[in-house]
Order: sequence, then C-alpha cells, then structure tokens
Amino acid sequence: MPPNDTLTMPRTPDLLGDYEPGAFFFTSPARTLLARGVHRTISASSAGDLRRCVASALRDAREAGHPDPMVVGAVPFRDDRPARLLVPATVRRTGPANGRVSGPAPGPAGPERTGGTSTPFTPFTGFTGFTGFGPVPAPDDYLRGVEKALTRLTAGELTKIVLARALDVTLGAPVDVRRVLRNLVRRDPQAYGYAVDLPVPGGRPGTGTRTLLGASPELLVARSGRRITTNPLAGSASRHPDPVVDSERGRALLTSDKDLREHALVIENIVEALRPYCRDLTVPAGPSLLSTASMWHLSTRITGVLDDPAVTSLELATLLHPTPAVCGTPARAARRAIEEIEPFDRGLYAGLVGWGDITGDGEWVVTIRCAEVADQTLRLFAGAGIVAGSVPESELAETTAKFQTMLRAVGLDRDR
Ligand SMILES: C=C(O[C@H]1C=CC=C(C(=O)O)[C@@H]1O)C(=O)O
Repeated sequence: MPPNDTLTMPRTPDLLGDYEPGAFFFTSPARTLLARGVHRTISASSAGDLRRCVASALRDAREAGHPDPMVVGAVPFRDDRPARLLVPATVRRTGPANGRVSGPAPGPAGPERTGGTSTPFTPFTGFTGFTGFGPVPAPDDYLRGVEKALTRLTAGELTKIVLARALDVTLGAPVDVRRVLRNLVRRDPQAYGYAVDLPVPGGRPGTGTRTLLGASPELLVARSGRRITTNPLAGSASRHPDPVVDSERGRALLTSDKDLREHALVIENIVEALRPYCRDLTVPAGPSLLSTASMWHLSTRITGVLDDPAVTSLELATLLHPTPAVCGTPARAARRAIEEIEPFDRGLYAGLVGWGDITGDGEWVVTIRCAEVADQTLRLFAGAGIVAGSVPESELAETTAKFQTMLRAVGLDRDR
C-alpha cells in the first residue's frame, strides 16, 4: 500500500459520508457529530431564557430515558431572533471527519503557525454552472457603509465595528448540499465544518430543504470538564498561490499596526468577560498566525480553568457573544450601527453554532465562512473589522476573499 493511502483511508463510521440534509453535522479537530431526528425543539425569547430552556430540555430528555441528551444547532447574531437549537433523537460521534489529516497540513515555508494550517487553492470541479451573483449591498454601497463607520470611529462613538455583506448566488440546478459540505471539510481540514437544518415556513424540522453550511476557523468556546478554551481571530490577509508572496502576507499581518489593534480589542473584551469565571486564565503575550485555505488570521488561543464546574459551554458562549470579532466595541453602539448600516438581516451568520451535552461540555464556534442554502440558491456572508485607519477598499477586498471559502466549495472561484 502506498504510504499516502493512510491519509485518505476511510475511518468507520464515516459520518461526513453519512450526512444527509435535514441532519445536524459538526466537526472539530477533536470530534465529529452527526445528529438526526428531533427529540425536542428549543424555543426561547432571550439569551437568558435560552440557557434555562436548554437546561430543562436536557433534564427532561434524560428523565424521558433519552440515552444521550445533547443540544445542537445555531444561535443567531441578534438576541431578538429565534435560535435554531434542538435535542436530537440520535447522535453518532467519532473522531475528526473522514479526510482530515492529523498533524499540520503541508503549507508554504514561512512564518511559524501555531494555529491550524491549510494549503491554499485546491479547485473542485464538476458543479453545474451558475446563473447569477447578487451582492447585498452593491460593492459601492459597502464602501459608503465603511466610510460612515469611519466617521463614527473618528467621532469617538465606536472603537471598532464589523461590517458584513451578503452575496446571493443562483446555480443552474439545486445545490448538492452533501457535496458542498464535503468540499468545505476537505478543503479546510483544521476548520470547524457544520451543517444546520433550517426551518422553512410551514415545514417540519429535519426535512432538509434549507440548510446553513460553513467551515468556521474561529472557536468561540469549548468546555471539557473545568477546562475551557477560546480561540478568537481578528485581523486578516488573503492567501496567495505563490508561496513566497503568501508567506510575506502572513508575516506582514503579524506586524500590521491596524490588524494588531483590531485583534487586541477582541482579546481584551474576551479576557475581561472570562476572568470572573476562571481561576486560571492563560493568555499568550501576542497573537500568532492561523491560516485557512483562503485567509491568514491573527489568532490567540486562551485557556482557563472554571471556578464553578456548573457553568456550561453554552452559558459561556452566550456570555461572550457577540465578541468584537463579529460586532464591535462598545458592543451596544456597534450593534446599533450595524443595524443602521447593513441592509440585510444577518440571521444566523455571526452567531454561534455547535453542541452542548448534559454535563455542560460542548464546542461552540463563530458562525462565519457560511451560506444559507435553499434549492438553487445560496446566500453567503462575510464581514470585516473596521478600526481607525481602515481603508474601505481593503475591507471590501477582505470580504471578497472571505467569500472564497464557500465559493470554492461550490465550485466557483471568481472574485465578487
Ligand atoms: C466576521 C468575519 O471574520 C471575523 C473572523 C476573523 C477575522 C476577522 C477580521 O479580520 O475582520 C473577523 O473578525 C467573517 O469571516 O465574516
């Protein structure tokens, strides 16, 4: 057997291969989950209500004899929008998804990477042609939105804001959801791949006609017993197919004053939020580089030990959300400015997606590098952090680069 076969040999069970629309799929560097069926849906009207509803749904499920009560799904960016969380009927778990390569993936020589790494630009072929692209807002309007944000930054109303845009893509045939998910996971093996079944008006849960798909590089929080980990990202540069240029971009990001400030605001906010909950918080002195197939990011991996083991992963996640990596500072002013400037509803984009079990353990990642898929259409989302000194054209280019994660998984790789 050629030595490389060990890298692609199917593991059993192959949960990625078994995924069908209607199910919940989540994969992290530690594990893969495939959840099917609905034991109970969770409806809540606020974040506090959500925590209570989840805790009681898990207790009820155990009392009803459920062998493995767990909550899975996604929580939206805005706390006045409904979450998409449920206790599934069955959950299968295994190690990292089929096709993941253990250890660091090969990449160009260059800056040290302490986060995950991916090799850039592996094309996928065989998709049906597309019939249309619709950016929301139009690129010129996004530039004007960034200008508005810069005015508010100068006026001192804000220190940072994340402005996003959407991209509507129409294909010539229904989207092959299974295939797009497989491409996302294989292309970014260090990322958190996910698929969440979404409600359709009048439809039953689990029917699989609308799906949120993505591959997020950003861990909001994971809890394993008392140990917690968070890995905020902020500060970005796009990858380049030439390894020398690519490495140079990573190196430049590590010393970019604007990106380091953008990153530091996120870390300060998260550390401040976690301190009261942790007896021990380990925060690296400065960021390192993390890469996806499309992007370089500044990354800080923070670990801690919980004072109170009763605090669940979902409680921690909703405590941190929305971090300045998706919203801004001060949070309330940033949220208001986002509502005023962005001409679309973020929905589940920039929220959290993951799982939590009855012990309180779980993994929740930031819902980015994603798209809502329905029939022949996809709505992609991408945002960029704006601080004093941001250049509108660069922020537009950054969102274009972030769209590439989904576009390439669909077999499209033109800049939009
Ligand atoms: C908001 C997004 O990315 C966040 C995560 C990493 C880097 C970011 C940045 O540099 O702006 C964003 O904070 C997105 O991908 O839509």
